[in-house]
Amino acid sequence: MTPRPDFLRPLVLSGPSGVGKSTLLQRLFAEFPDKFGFSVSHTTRNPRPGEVDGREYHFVTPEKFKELLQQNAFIEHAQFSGNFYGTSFETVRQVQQQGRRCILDIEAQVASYTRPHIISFLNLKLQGVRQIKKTNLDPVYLFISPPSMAALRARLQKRGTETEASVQKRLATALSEIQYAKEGAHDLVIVNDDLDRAYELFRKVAQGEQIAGDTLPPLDD
Ligand SMILES: Nc1ncnc2c1ncn2[C@@H]1O[C@H](COP(=O)(O)OP(=O)(O)OP(=O)(O)O)[C@@H](O)[C@H]1O
Repeated sequence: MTPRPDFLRPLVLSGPSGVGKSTLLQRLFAEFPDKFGFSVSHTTRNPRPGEVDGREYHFVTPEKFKELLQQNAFIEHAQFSGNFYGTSFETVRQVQQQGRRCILDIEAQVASYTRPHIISFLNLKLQGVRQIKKTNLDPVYLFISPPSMAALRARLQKRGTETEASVQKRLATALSEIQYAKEGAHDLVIVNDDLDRAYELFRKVAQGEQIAGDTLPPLDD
């Protein structure tokens, strides 16, 4: 079988909190409003005011979630704060049926639960990538790396959304993510040093173009 063009393969985007994933995605969606989409996750938590079933999440009962789990409907799933969250194969297919490339943002923090359509599990991002690897989804794995740990810390502090304890936690998680990336877990790495340069590479990858990619920085600063 000839491999599918990369544009038709889902794109799994991962990288430490604060590295600039949302910034890159926002630019991409602004430039190409119709070309990309996020899959809508399932959750057993209750909808918050203003949230619409099928838009922010598919809101399901724990029984329904378990049923879907037993049917192997999920690409990946996790439990957080007593609730289940999962990404189903079907929702990825729905994005593809619209002729859009599905982007899976394997992000891992509570704050991003407010971002619609983005999968987000505290400290579970490595598990997310590992779970996806066991499926037949055949995505392109892209890792966004900071130029250094010092730069990542500065970005998290400058963003002003985290307490010092939360920054520490994110930096510790970032270290294990970068270590995992150093094992060659991803197809491609983009170092988000200069935003314009990183975005140029990102938009190429998103559009299915082949690029050489960057080298991961050392971890010793
Ligand atoms: N190349 C860059 N140089 C300097 N600052 C940047 C760069 N890219 C993004 N930033 C800034 O870094 C901060 C973190 O970016 P962003 O929120 O996009 O990260 P994220 O990876 O989506 O984080 P999270 O996973 O926690 O949502 C933001 O304040 C953003 O403006």
